[in-house]
Amino acid sequence: MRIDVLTLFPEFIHAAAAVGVVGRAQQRGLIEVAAWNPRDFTHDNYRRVDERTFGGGPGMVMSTRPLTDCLAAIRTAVPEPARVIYLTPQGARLTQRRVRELALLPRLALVCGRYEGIDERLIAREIDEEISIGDYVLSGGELGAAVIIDAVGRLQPGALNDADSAAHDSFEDGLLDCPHYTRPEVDAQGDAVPAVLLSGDHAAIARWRRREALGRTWLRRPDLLARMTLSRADRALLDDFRRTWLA
Ligand SMILES: Nc1nonc1C(=O)N[C@H]1C[C@@H]1c1ccc(S(N)(=O)=O)cc1
Repeated sequence: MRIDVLTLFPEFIHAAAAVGVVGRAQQRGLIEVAAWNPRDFTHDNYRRVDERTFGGGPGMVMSTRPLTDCLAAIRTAVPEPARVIYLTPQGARLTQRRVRELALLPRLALVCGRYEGIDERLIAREIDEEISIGDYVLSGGELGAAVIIDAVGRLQPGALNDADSAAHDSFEDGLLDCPHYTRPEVDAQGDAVPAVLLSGDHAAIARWRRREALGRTWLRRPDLLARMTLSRADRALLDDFRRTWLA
């Protein structure tokens, strides 16, 4: 997969994509991340990339000409057509379901807004999809781009050493993940790891993990649970969790 990012801060994108799982995925050739600065597509002496917004009032908008020229260069950089995504608070909230869909595409182009964003006509003409990473306003879309690069990059085949760990991430099956534990078995405060995890009984461990994932989702994100149709076995596990929790 190739991801091109239009940003006034390429160094941020390169740094975010150079570490961890995504950095390793780049080294393995599983993903290629390229950053493009619209400032390199300006023609005035001041290399202006922002303009006043029509109608007066505070706030600037990113200059359209450098964005248009930068996007044209991105599109023609490689033959593969790209899905062009604009990071904005006005976009659809990013979900793991959408991340899984995006991870299957051959190429993405992420447009990072700054200031108050970009001209609406540019959105209509050039943007395929608007995505928000949350209901808050950032100083730039670069953090959103980094989120998409990481979430999509880690799902590339071969990116995770233990592919299974992606399969049981939170949201992968609509649920939050179960709790995780590591050494020591009993910590300095005397708190012990749940005995079932030390039992070697893989069926019991799987049941415990599913029960905890269902219960944790019920407690923390009932909205996710409301969207699900639970199997008879899941309903029994959740009822058991609820009985214990409410006892
Ligand atoms: N949340 C977010 N998820 O992704 N990007 C997010 C974000 O805050 N980007 C902001 C810098 C840019 C921006 C873009 C558009 C608008 S506007 N006027 O359209 O509301 C306001 C601010």
